[in-house]
Amino acid sequence: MSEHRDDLETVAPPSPAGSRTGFVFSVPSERCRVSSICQSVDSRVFAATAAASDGVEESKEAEIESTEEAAEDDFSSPSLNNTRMEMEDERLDLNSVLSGTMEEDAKQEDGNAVSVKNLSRLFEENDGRATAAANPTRPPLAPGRANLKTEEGTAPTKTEEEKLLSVYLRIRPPVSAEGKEGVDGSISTIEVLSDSTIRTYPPLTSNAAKVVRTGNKLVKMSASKSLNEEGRNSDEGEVLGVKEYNYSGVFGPSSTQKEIYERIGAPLVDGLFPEEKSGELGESALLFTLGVTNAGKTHTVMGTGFEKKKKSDKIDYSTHHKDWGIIPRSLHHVLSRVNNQNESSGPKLQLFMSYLEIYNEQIYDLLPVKTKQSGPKRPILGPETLKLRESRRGRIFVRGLARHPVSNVQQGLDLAEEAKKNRHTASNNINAASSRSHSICQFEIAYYRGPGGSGKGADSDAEASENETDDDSSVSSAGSRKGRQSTIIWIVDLAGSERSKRTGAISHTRHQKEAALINASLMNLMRCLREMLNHQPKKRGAKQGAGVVPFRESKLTHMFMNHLTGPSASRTSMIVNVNPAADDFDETQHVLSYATTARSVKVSMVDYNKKHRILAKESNVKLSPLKKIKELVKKFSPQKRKGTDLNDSKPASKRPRNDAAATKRAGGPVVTKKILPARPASGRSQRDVLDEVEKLREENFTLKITVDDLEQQLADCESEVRKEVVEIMTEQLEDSKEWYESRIESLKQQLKSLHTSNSKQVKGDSDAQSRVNELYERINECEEEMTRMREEHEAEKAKELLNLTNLQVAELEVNALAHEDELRAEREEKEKLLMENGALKHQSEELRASHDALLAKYNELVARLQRDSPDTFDSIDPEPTCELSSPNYHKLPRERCSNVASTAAPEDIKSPKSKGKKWGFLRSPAKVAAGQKDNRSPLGDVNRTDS
Ligand SMILES: Nc1ncnc2c1ncn2[C@@H]1O[C@H](COP(=O)(O)OP(=O)(O)OP(=O)(O)O)[C@@H](O)[C@H]1O
Repeated sequence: MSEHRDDLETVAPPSPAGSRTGFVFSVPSERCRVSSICQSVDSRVFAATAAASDGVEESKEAEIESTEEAAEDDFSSPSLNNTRMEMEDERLDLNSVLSGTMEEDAKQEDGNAVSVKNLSRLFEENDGRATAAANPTRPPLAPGRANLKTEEGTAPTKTEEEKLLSVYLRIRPPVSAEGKEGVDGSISTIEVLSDSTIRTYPPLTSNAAKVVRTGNKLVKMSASKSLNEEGRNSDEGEVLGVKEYNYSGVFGPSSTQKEIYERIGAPLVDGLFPEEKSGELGESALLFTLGVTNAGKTHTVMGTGFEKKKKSDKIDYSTHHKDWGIIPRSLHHVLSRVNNQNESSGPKLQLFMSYLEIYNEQIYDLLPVKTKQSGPKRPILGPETLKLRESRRGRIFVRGLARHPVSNVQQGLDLAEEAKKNRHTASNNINAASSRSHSICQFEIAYYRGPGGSGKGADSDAEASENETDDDSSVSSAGSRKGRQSTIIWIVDLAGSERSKRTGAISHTRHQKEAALINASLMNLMRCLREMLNHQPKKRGAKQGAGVVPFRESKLTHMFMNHLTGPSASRTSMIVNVNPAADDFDETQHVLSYATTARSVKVSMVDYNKKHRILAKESNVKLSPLKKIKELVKKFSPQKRKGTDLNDSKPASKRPRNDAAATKRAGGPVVTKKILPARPASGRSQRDVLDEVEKLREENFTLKITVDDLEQQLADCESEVRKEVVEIMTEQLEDSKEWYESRIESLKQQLKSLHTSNSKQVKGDSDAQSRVNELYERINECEEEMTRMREEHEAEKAKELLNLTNLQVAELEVNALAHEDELRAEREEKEKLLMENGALKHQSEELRASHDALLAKYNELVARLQRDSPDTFDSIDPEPTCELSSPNYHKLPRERCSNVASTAAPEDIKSPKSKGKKWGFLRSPAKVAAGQKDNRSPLGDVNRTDS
C-alpha cells in the first residue's frame, strides 16, 4: 500500500462543498492492470475465433455485422447504472456465457465460429475498451484509453467527421501559476503532433506518472527513473499515462488570436447571414470555451486591446487589434456584413447585442436597460435575476434580457467593456482576474423583410425582451416585429473548473460556493455529452443503453440544449483551453478526456430525450444490459438459429445442420437463414482450432483467477484510499470548523465595533442614513406623543383645579355661614353684655353717689365729733366701719340694667389703654365653652370692646 502513497499527495480530498474531483485518480494503476489483462484475454480469444472463422465468406461477415448493428440500434435501454461493480459483474457473467458458448461453438463448423467472433466483440463492447493498434513510430498509448482516431482505419470518414461536434484545442504558453519548487513552469507537458493531434506526457508531480512497466512487471517509479527533462520516456520502460488525443483542430502556444478567429469564429459568423444566391436564412450558432482556471478562455473569447483607460483615449476601430479576442472580431465582422447587406436591395439587417452571465445558477443581465434617472433597474435591491424560458416550439430564451441595437464597432465594444466590468470576477491564487460566472455574449441579427423592413423595427426591439412570448411566430407576426426573423450567435466564456485547494477558494465561503456551482454546472455539461454519446448508434465499444440527457439540470446546459441536439447543433463549436504547465497536468488531462467525449458526440440526432421517452414507453420492463446481451447471444447462437434452446442437451452432431424450416417454425429470426450455409474451414483443421480454443479457455480460466486476485487488491486499495480520504476530509473539516469558528468570533467582534462606531459614522453610509431617518421619524413621533400627553395633562389639571375650587368655595361658604351664625350670636351676646354693662355702670354711679353722700356725712360727723369731743375722737379707730348701707345697693333686675344701659352715654366706654389695660376679645360663649384654641374671631377688631 505504501507504494501508492505518492498518488495520494495529489489526491484532492473532497472539498467541503462536496467535490469529489481527484478520487478516481487514486487507483488508476490497478484499474489499468485489470483492464490490460482483460484486454489480453479478449484479444487472444478474438484472434483464435478470427482464425476459426477463416473459412467464412467476407460477405457473410458483413451481413452478420449489419445484423449486429441493427440489433445494437435497438439496444438502447432505459437509464443504466454504470457503476464499476455492475460492469464487472456483467463482464464475469458474460465471460461464463462466452465460455459456454465457445465450447458449443467450437464443435460447430465454420458458421458457428462466426458467432464466437460476434460474442467476443460483444464482450469487448461491454467492457468499453477499444484496443488501439500501436503505432510503431510512437510510444504505445496508455491502456484503457479509448482514442478516437489513433486506431488505423477507425478514423471517421469525411461525412462522419462533419456530423461530429467540433472541438478545438488551444494550448497557451505554459505558466506555472503556483511556482512549485522543482516544477519548471516553462516545460510543456503537451506535444503537438499535427494540426489535429497532441500527445501528453505526465510530469513526475502528476498522478499519472507514478507507475512504470518493466517487462511484465509494474514497478513504482522513483524520481531518478522518471521522465527525463524533456518529458520523454525513461530507459526503465514505458511510462504509463502517455496519451494521444485527437480534435478538430489544435492550436499551439504560438497561435494568434487572428488564427483562432479565422478558423473557428469566422465560419460561424458567416453562417448567420442569409445565402446571397438562394436567399435562404442563416443558422444560429454556439461557440464556447472550456478549460481549467487560468487556461486562457477569457483571453480567447474577449482578449484585450479595446479597453479605454480614460474616456479621452482614442482606439482605432477600423482595424483589428492583434489581441482582440473572438467577441470584438465577431462584432467587426458582423457589422461589416450588416452594412454591406443594408447597402444592397435585399432584406435589411440590424444587429442587437445582449450580454448575460450565469452566476451561482442565477441569470443576470450584464447590460441591463438603464432607467430614465440613472443606473440599472432596481439598483437598491441588487441586480434582477432573469428567467430561462422555453417556447412552445422549443426555442430557449431569456425573458427580460435587454437587447441593444449596435450600429458601429465602438458602440459594441463599449457595451462589451461595460459587460466585462459588470461580470463577477475575483482574484485567486492562480488567476488575478478569474471569471466566477459563465458569461454569454449574444449577437442577434434581425432581418426585416417587406415594406416596413428597413430597420424601422429596430427601435422598438431595442428594449428588453420583456414581451417575448412563448410562441416563435410572434417574432414575425406581432406589431412592429412583423416580417422580422433573426439568427443568433452565442459566444460563451465558461468559468474555469478548479480545485478549491489550488485556487485558495477553500479559505472563503463565497468562493467555495462559487467554485462548487461552477464545477457542478461543468460536470452536468459533461454528463449531457456522455449521455448523448450513449444514445448514438454505435459500431462497437460503446456502453449499452442511454438515459435521459440531463439538459435541464443546470441553467448552462438548458441554454445549450437546442445547440447540442437540434439542427443548429452542427453549428456548435467548442474551444478547449489548456495550460501545458506541469502543475496543471492532472486537471488538464481531465479536460482533455472530456473534450474527447465531446468530440465523439454526433450532432445529427434531433431530440435525444424524445427518443428516450419513446424507448421507455415501449419497454415496460427495464432490461439490464446483461439481459440484453444474453438475448443477443441467444439470438445469434447456433442453437437459436436452428430453433433450439441454449440448454438443449442434444449432441450437436445429431442436430439438423441447416434446418431453415425448423428455425422458421420456431419463430427464430429470419436473418439466421443467411448465416447458416456452412463452409469447411480452409487451412487449419477443425481439430487444431478446437484445441487452440480449449487451450485458450484454460488460459482464460487462470487469468480470471488472476483478475479476481487483482480485483481483491484493487478493492483493498480502494478501501485504504477511502480511509485516507476520509481522514484527510475529517482533518480538513476540523480545520474548516476551527476557521469558521474563529471567523464567526471575529465577525462578532467586528459587528460589535460597527455598532459602536455606527452612531458616529452614520452620514455618508446609505444604510446608516436610512437608519438615522428612521430614528428621526421615531423621535418626531415621540415628540408628538409628548405634546399630546402634555395637552392631556394640562386639561386634566385644569379639570382637577376646577373641581378643587368648587369644593373649596363650598367649604368656605359653609364656613362663612357658620361664621355668620356665630357672628350673629356674638352680636346678640354683645348687646346683652352692653346692656348689662350699662346697668352696672348706672348702679356703680348710684353707689358712688351714695358713697359720696355717706362720705360727706361721715366727714361731717367726724368734724362734729372733733369739734365736740376731741378726747373721744383720739380713741376712735381711724378706720371706722361704715355701718350705713346704701339704700340703692341692691342688685338690679336684668330689665332694669338694660334700661340703664340704653341710657348710658357711649363716651363712657373708654379704651382700656387709657386705663393702662389691654384689649380683650369678646368671645362667643359657645366657643369659650368648647375651649377653642383659635380665639381669633374672623371678624377681627369689629367686636372689640371694653372688657
Ligand atoms: N494564449 C495566450 N497568450 C498570452 N497570454 C495568455 C494566453 N492565454 C491566457 N493568457 C493570459 O493568462 C492570464 C489568464 O488568462 P484568462 O483570464 O483568459 O484565463 P481563464 O481561463 O479565463 O481563467 P478563469 O477561468 O479563471 O477566468 C491572462 O492574463 C491572459 O492574458
